[in-house]
Amino acid sequence: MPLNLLLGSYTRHAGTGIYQTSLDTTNEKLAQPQPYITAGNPTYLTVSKARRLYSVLAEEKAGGLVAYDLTNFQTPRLINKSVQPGSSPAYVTVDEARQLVYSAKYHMGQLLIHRILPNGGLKLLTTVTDHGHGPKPEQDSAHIHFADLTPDRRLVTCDLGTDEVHTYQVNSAGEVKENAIYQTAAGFGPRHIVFHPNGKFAYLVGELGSAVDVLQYHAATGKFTHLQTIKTIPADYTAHNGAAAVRISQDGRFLYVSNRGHDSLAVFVINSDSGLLTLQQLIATEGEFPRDFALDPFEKYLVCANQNSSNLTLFTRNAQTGKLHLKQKDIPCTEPVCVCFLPF
Ligand SMILES: O=C1O[C@H](COP(=O)(O)O)[C@@H](O)[C@H](O)[C@H]1O
Repeated sequence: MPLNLLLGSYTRHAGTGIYQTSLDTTNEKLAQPQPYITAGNPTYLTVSKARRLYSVLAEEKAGGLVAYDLTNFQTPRLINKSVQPGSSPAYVTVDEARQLVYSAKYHMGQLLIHRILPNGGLKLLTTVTDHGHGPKPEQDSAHIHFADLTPDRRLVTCDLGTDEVHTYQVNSAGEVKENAIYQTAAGFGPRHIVFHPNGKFAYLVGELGSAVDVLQYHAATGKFTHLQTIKTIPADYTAHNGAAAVRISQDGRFLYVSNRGHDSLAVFVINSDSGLLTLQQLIATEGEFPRDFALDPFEKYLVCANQNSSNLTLFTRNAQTGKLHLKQKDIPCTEPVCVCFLPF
């Protein structure tokens, strides 16, 4: 059965916007991506249960989100846009229970909360602006890179600029109340976080530290405590690297991180009792600057987006060992940034 995917991308050079492709699981082959929606720098995107696509959008001196109806998948229909002066977000996700959309404006250090209207369109409710900076050049100001839900439905943000992870209570009106701030080591550059299915452990990727912080998550308070820091690249690798995307397998046994620079995927085994990580595989992404990757819904495959070499790579995954195996490479796609498997 083919699995459908959407790909977000930069349109700074030859790109046209959002691409569509499919993974043929019988022949284990990813089709050549085709232009799907023309849009400016739709770098990150997500699809809701109601088949609405919410994508980052950049316009002339403005940026925000755009909503499309995918009920008829072949003919996506624009619903509305929510665009503000300044830059566009780097992350977007849907809170299905509260019918809210969270996005993170990296360059402006802002968290934005939108209401999903009955027709699937977006209405801006709340803007939270972080303040501060860190010791590295990339940390000149607050840079919120991620905003998503904790397992107990708090909101969590990662601020790469201030080395902070914030947790909030959020209500269905999109109002937030800050619960806690976790401070990483200086210069860690927290980018994205995922939670173990047991709800007790969290894995925080530090872009600037090329490392993962293993954290204990305290659901009663929204606080994190530190358990382990482990590098995502070999100790003797001294060239530039920025850790990027992080995914955890549904069984909670394996963690995957992309390395932009070392151009690899790091595969970690998770200790089921302690939550601690052991590196067990570093595999080349067969392309430059692997910005994002995703596991298919059955977790038999992994598709990786190599932004700077404009190509995708397909891996198969061994569910027992977690290890990846190269299946297909050099699949052309212009400046891909986001990989999203569709549930339909
Ligand atoms: O991961 C990264 O994301 C930021 C934000 O993306 P942008 O498209 O909003 O610029 C990017 O600036 C940074 O270079 C990159 O490492």
